[in-house]
Amino acid sequence: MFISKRRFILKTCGTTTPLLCLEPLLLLAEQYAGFTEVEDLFYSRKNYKRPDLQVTPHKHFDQEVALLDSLFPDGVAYCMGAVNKDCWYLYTLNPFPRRTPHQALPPVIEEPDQTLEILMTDLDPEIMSIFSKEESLNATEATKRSGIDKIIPNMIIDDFLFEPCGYSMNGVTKNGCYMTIHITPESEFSYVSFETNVPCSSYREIISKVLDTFLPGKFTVTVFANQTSPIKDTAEELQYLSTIGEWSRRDIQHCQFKNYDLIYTFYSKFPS
Ligand SMILES: C[S@@+](CC[C@H](N)C(=O)[O-])C[C@H]1O[C@@H](n2cnc3c(N)ncnc32)[C@H](O)[C@@H]1O
Repeated sequence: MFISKRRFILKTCGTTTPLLCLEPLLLLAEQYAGFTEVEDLFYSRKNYKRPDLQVTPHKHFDQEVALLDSLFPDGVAYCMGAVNKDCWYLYTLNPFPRRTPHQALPPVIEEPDQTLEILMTDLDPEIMSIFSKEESLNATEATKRSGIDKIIPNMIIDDFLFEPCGYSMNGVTKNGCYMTIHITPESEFSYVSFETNVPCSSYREIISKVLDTFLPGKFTVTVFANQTSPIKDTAEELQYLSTIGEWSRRDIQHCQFKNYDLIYTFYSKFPS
């Protein structure tokens, strides 16, 4: 969980029900910070391997959308990628500009903002074994042995190694950027998620470092960038990356929302 002045980020796993916290969260934001409006919202997840094991309202994306629609009149739901294979669901806000025909738009004062997310499956078993109590003494050792501390240097890291296995870390920079990594090492359903909002003119190097660190069989890459982000033009570089190392691109989609451009790509070593 990351909280800043105007933003709240929550990442969960397993059979948690993050959408059920929305109503109490909105009440708390009003009560403690005086915020009565949601400027933007992003709820996203990869398709589940076993959706039947989830708890309502997370058994199906339609259920999640129905709940979100009941709270947000301007919400829109998307599925990127192949709906019968690997795909990525997104719910966001995309309201029409509210103005009369002769009224000029107010000037938009926009802070640069961007998010890179890499969701990886079928990971290298030797690397995954680092994230167990059998192989690593503690989270700090797992962070160092895996090379997580080198992906984006100078992060202040809060990491945790679960018993008997599993790993989570949150990192922040002095200027308020974040990186977060969560690892499920069990070979039957191995999964690693990586997310950061560090500003860069290209994400190529970070993507390569993440892939070299975890060696996934397949992965999705998504980049959100607004108009003032330094990544804005180079987010498109993904369009020209039909291969990254030994991974080939199987899917690419591009979306334009009210404030953000989104690019979604899916790569795998072998056809899935
Ligand atoms: C990375 S952790 C969960 C991370 C965290 N809940 C999140 O998403 O921020 C998931 C891995 O930890 C293991 N694990 C062990 N104990 C756990 C616990 N009490 N809660 C969640 N995961 C646990 C799971 O088997 C799995 O491999």
